[in-house]
Amino acid sequence: MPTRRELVMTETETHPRIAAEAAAKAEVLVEALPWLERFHGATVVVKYGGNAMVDDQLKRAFAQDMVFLRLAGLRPVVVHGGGPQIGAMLDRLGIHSEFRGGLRVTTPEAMDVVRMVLVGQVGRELVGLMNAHGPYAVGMSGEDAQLFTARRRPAVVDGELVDLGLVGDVVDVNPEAVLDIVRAGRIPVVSTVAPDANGVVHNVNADTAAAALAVALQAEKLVALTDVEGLYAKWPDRSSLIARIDVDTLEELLPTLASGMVPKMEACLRAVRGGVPRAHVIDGRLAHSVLLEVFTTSGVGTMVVPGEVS
Ligand SMILES: Nc1ncnc2c1ncn2[C@@H]1O[C@H](COP(=O)(O)OP(=O)(O)O)[C@@H](O)[C@H]1O
Ligand SMILES: CC(=O)N[C@@H](CCC(=O)OP(=O)(O)O)C(=O)O
Repeated sequence: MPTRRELVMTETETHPRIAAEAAAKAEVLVEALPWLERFHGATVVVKYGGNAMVDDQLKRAFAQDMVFLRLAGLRPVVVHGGGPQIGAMLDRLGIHSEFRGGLRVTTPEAMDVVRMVLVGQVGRELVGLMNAHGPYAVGMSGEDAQLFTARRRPAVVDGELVDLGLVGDVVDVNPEAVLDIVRAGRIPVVSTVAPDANGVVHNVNADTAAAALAVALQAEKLVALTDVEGLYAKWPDRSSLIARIDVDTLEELLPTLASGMVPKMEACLRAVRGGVPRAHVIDGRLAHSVLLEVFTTSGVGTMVVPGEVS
């Protein structure tokens, strides 16, 4: 810690190390200025998932980031995942589940568990972490105020259609309830279970739901957290990380992707094709990666853009 005397020193007297540290801190703050200006009032949909959802320190850092965005004048909207937590509860209950094409095959019995875990456990915990900072977060699910309407969807695996049971895609979004919460200065936290047109509740992949919501809200950005640095052109070759990619190139790459990256990159494609100017996949293992993405010039992870990348 600098002493009081050091703090009141004139520039010529200041110890070079202290001056350099102060300059570096000031640089970080000043680097954020154009982004604060650009994103003032902008809606940013953040898909919370991966490691950031299972490590206590990273969970708290994520909650801080959302409150930071809100206090910096942005409008964060959180859509959360919960694959690992659903898997753990299904195991505890002895209910078998498997993934096809990155999506969980969901029986009616598994659907009860998905709903219980996402709405009653993961969503509640995240709301609590944010509200440790003040009365910001309000939880809701796709069932509330007709937020999402789902339609059962199969997966395409090796060119074949596979029935996934009660798995849905979002075919309609009524964002009014989310907008009410945002206009009240609060942060919506959305769990992705959604009824179909007959009221039958479906399991919706959280990346998919986040993209649909980002389009409906005409968000400035979709930011999806995951467990890797971003999208790799030749997974698992770590030297092939993609910093920027346009939607046409991404579409060509999609068939080569595996596991959870499939719905995630499909979601980025859907968001940008739907008018969201930027979609990002960032490393949720890195504390405060959302702040680094939004408020630094270089950003982090992979950015999906509409046009060709020069
Ligand atoms: N091309 C790729 N680039 C990056 N990760 C990939 C790629 N192909 C497959 N993956 C895998 O996808 C995983 C991310 O999906 P997943 O873990 O399901 O996402 P979530 O963050 O939603 O839990 C990565 O951890 C990695 O193992
Ligand atoms: C259909 C489908 O796969 N639904 C997901 C919903 C949760 C989710 O998307 O969680 P992550 O973002 O943590 O993967 C599931 O059951 O795991």
